[in-house]
Amino acid sequence: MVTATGRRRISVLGSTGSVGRSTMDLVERNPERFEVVALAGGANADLIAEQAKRTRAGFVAIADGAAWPALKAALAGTGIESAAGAEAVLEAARRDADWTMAAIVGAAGLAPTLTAVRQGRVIALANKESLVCAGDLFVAEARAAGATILPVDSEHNAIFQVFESDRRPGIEKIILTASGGPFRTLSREAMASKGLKDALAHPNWSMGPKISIDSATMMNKGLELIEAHHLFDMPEDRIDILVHPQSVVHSLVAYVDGSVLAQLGSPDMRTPIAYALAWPERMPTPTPRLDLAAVAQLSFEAPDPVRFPALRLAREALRAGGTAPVVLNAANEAAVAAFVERRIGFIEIAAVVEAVLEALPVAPVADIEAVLAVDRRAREEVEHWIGRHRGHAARVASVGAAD
Ligand SMILES: NC(=O)C1=CN([C@@H]2O[C@H](COP(=O)(O)OP(=O)(O)OC[C@H]3O[C@@H](n4cnc5c(N)ncnc54)[C@H](OP(=O)(O)O)[C@@H]3O)[C@@H](O)[C@H]2O)C=CC1
Ligand SMILES: CC(=O)[C@@H](O)[C@H](O)COP(=O)(O)O
Ligand SMILES: [Mn+2]
Repeated sequence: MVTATGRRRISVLGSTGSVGRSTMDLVERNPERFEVVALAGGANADLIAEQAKRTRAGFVAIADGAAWPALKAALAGTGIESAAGAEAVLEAARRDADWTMAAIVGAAGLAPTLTAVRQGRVIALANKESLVCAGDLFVAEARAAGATILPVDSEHNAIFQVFESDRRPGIEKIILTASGGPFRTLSREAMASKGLKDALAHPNWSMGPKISIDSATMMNKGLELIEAHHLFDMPEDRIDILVHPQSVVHSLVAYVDGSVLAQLGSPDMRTPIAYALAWPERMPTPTPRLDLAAVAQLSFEAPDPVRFPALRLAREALRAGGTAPVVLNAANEAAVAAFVERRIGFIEIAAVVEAVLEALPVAPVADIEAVLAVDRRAREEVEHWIGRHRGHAARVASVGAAD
């Protein structure tokens, strides 16, 4: 997995995002360890060009064709190859890397991540939505290609670290910790008046907007439940969720003898990313060191599926199987986008997801084309719901629109 110069050949899909920037920070601090084969992003031409120039990347792909002139201009005279559009992002995923970070946000990451999986190398997986909407197909493709999936999501990385130390028979359950988000202690009524700025203000983690809003609804933990089911081949009823407001214990594994093993650390994604980057070794990071005396208290509480209905919806979707998780994920993405555009209010995010899950029948998922078709259908259904509730939705959205 290394070049003649001893460097690991890596690609980063979504290099301009929150996980992507943390990955590039570690890569740029360790030029002797990593050679950058390809970078891919959505629309941020200036940043991806700077990243490419600093790391002498081989190839740069940008999804938004309108951003390509700026990218080409920024790379002029460097000899770095670039291309634009969805096919260019797939090309970045096909380039000859030993290790690929999959950090594109949402279902837009599914095709590029699967393309990387099909190369049969190592995939550091941040893009949880691809496992949520196509988990069984994804795992089967990874197995067929001989790809290794390294979980990057902090909770799943924590469980993976525990399992790498001790995956003996006798696992009783896995326990995903959840911060509870910025509205952990609020009533439904209080949440209803919260706007975008409030929802983006995660108490512990600095992350992109979509996952930050998912944390506020706790849909993030619902998506992570489904992600854990596929990554660790664990049935839904053996995956617990535990609210832990400090985000220091990143997750736990309980064994049949009563032992519980956990991974702890400061809430900084560079630690799980570094674990994946250096795997099967470890590498140093600038993550602030955990000072438990300063943290002073670690607290835990049961989640509340009444105030946070997304938790219940995700469990029901996982139990229903087939297209239900596809619908859950796509409806959630579309509802979060509508909330960002101030077309619906905060508590309507879960309401519209529930309505779309009820409206669309559950069917088996045969292939990726079927996943993409159901994804499109669920997004249309969200628009129909918003259309039917336009007057009410706009009034609710306007309550939180002042921020
Ligand atoms: N942020 C975090 O700490 C964590 C994130 N995750 C997961 O990691 C993934 C990324 O999250 P995060 O980094 O926060 O998200 P961001 O919104 O910060 O970044 C998203 C990235 O995806 C790129 N992108 C968007 N659409 C496309 C597209 N069609 N083709 C190619 N690239 C595209 C963006 O490009 P551009 O900006 O140039 O438009 C950007 O690089 C998500 O699935 C999230 O759930 C998991 C655990 C923690
Ligand atoms: C960093 C990370 O992995 C996020 O998924 C984080 O866990 C979000 O926090 P919540 O626990 O609030 O969803
Ligand atoms: Mn997480």
